[in-house]
Amino acid sequence: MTNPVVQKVNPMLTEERAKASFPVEELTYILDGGKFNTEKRREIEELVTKDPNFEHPPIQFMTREQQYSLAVKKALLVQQRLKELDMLDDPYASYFFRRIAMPREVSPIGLHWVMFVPTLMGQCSDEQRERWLQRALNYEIIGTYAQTEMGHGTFLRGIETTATYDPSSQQFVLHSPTTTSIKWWPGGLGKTCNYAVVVAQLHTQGRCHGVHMFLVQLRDESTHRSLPGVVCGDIGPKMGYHTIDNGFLQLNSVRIPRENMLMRNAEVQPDGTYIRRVSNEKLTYGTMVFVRSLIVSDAARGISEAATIAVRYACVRRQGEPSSPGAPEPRLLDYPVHQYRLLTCVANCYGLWFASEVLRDLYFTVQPDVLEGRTERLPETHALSAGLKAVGSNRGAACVEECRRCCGGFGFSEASGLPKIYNDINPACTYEGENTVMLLQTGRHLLKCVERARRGEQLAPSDAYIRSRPTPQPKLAGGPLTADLLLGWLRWRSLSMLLEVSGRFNSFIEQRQAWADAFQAVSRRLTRCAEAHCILYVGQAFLDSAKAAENPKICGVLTSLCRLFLLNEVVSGAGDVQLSRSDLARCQDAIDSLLTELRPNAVALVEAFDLPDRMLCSVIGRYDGQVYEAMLQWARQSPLNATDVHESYELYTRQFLAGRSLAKL
Ligand SMILES: CCCCCCCC/C=C\CCCCCCCC(=O)SCCNC(=O)CCNC(=O)[C@H](O)C(C)(C)COP(=O)(O)OP(=O)(O)OC[C@H]1O[C@@H](n2cnc3c(N)ncnc32)[C@H](O)[C@@H]1OP(=O)(O)O
Ligand SMILES: Cc1cc2nc3c(=O)[nH]c(=O)nc-3n(C[C@H](O)[C@H](O)[C@H](O)COP(=O)(O)OP(=O)(O)OC[C@H]3O[C@@H](n4cnc5c(N)ncnc54)[C@H](O)[C@@H]3O)c2cc1C
Repeated sequence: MTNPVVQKVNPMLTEERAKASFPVEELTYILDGGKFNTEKRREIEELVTKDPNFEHPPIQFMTREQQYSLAVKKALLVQQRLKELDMLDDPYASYFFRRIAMPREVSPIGLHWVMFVPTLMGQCSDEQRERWLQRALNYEIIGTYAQTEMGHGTFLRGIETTATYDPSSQQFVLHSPTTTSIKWWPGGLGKTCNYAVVVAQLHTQGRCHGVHMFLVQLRDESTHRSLPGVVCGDIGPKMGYHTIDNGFLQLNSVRIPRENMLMRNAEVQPDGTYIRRVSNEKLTYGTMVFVRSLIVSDAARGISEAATIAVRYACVRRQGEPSSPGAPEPRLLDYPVHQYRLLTCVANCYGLWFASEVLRDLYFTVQPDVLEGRTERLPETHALSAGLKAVGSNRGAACVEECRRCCGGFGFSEASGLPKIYNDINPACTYEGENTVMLLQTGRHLLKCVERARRGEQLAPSDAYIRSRPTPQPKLAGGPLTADLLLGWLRWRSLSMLLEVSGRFNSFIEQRQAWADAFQAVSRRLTRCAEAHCILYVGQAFLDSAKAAENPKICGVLTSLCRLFLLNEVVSGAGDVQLSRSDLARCQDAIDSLLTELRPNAVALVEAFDLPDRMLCSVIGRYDGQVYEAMLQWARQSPLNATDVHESYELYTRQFLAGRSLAKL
């Protein structure tokens, strides 16, 4: 544990910690990807915790401007520290440094490393990489990814910004022709960045060649003033994300050199001739595939934080009728329904955690081929990253919200740290492709898989279970409800749903409906198929990771947690397909016994994530479990308490009480 040994730990938490049936530390190593990583992470956490430069009062008491300013300072300070420590080239170390220094405070330069740098890596020619990448990696320039416009987010091909090539000056003219074409949302665009990758429609020799990317300088490198023709600013306060300046950008015939078009996949020659180097034009969307895979792991991390807070709180919070006269009131964790709410969140968290690792490995296996133009596995990677991004962020937001409600009134207070986590996870349902739209992308891919299976073609590994004929429903009654059996049922469910929808789709096609119309007609059902497919992937990743654990105790507890995940999916998916009443009843009973079995490990399962207090920023989720004193201390910091009598009393209340009109004040 990186938490300092606290003098007085709440005995109720100590008692719960002692119940663990497995070595928590070893599970931490598994989650971190090895003991080496755990040690490195802890070293970094200690460095940041000891550094007074990162100390400040809770940001929740600050204005948005103060939050933004502090976030800029901390984000840049992190970069300086990483450089001093020679850790800039270590993605694991820099990730953890940022996370602990800015817990759930989205970084104003986040887009630089999440999207700007990866886009330069994936979309630049080798020559362009040399010119810009090093400057970007050294933070000599700070960039963002400006794609979405006021009028178009989802429908990327509808983007209106134009990049028109002028052969006489060998320049592109970047222009926002309408109000709806103004870039809207890009992170850090408002005030922080001086460069952007701008997505625009490429026009040359009188023809439009669709969306391409351009490197555009927005601000002067020394004065930071916006350049002529560039109008940009902050889009104003949002539901969350207060620390980042999501921005707008209007380009008024801004000229950039020809060489600033990102030319890995296509090129405009000096005379204006357009040449496409690769056949798959979707390679321009490569950065989004990458970021979608990151979002899955970020969602899992969000649940791990919320669940740590809510489970600890459930151990120390007493509420309700004592079981016998004179006995203490029950702890929240003693209620089976509370165990169910929390443990299913924990199970989702582990499932998504392991699935995000498998997805990341898939991305890094496929990416070198894609960069060389070999795109055979791109459709599978796109379908999985899109679908899992949607399922991950949907579940992430839902589980964090459930954990928040599990904390009662305190969950509504910023003191719990839970609103901050929720507001950080929630926008992931929208950005990087709105979730329903992403599920439809996965659904489209699945429909095509059925078609290919019918033609006898081979499918990618994660699609290989898809056939063109139904298979018999696995029997849940009779033998034990093993994880393998449940996973088999979920595989069957996914296939049955898909075949039904594909049958409908085909009947529309046979009635001579256009492909797009038939697709719309089944779209509602198809999103559910996409979810079922992704859940199967999560379940498989979960079970594989549980089985891979060498320590039999860890293997045991992870398998039980995985069974809880799978059973919960079977029960909630019972309406998608026909599940008999007796099968359903067996599953419900199995869930009840799993809750009893897992309860003693509830604290251990969340503490395996090894989240220090500094990361959680939660009065009610503290390691020492001393909730109430800390809550009072927190409230004392409210600026409203700076004086005994607030100025509004003199201004308004006193007048009101004296019967004077407030209208003219
Ligand atoms: C702040 C930092 C904090 C850091 C925190 C740390 C970690 C946290 C992690 C992360 C935080 C990051 C914070 C990011 C902030 C947000 C950034 C943004 O939001 S940037 C904008 C994103 N915008 C979208 O995503 C648009 C969504 N729209 C689209 O992607 C497309 O328009 C789409 C897919 C909906 C439709 O595209 P069509 O109209 O061109 O394509 P169709 O006709 O449907 O399909 C054509 C073919 O293309 C394939 N396709 C589509 N997309 C593909 C892709 N990406 N790759 C490969 N193939 C693709 C399809 O499968 C289809 O294939 P077939 O024809 O069936 O074979
Ligand atoms: C916090 C935040 C940060 C962001 N950062 C960036 C950034 O850095 N860079 C950037 O370029 N963009 C960024 N975005 C923009 C983001 O990518 C878009 O908001 C997102 O792609 C959705 O587009 P939209 O807002 O235009 O919604 P719309 O596309 O208008 O969608 C509205 C609703 O309609 C539904 N819908 C749309 N099309 C279809 C369809 N074909 N079928 C069925 N339903 C449909 C959607 O599901 C959605 O519910 C950010 C957004 C947020 C909230």
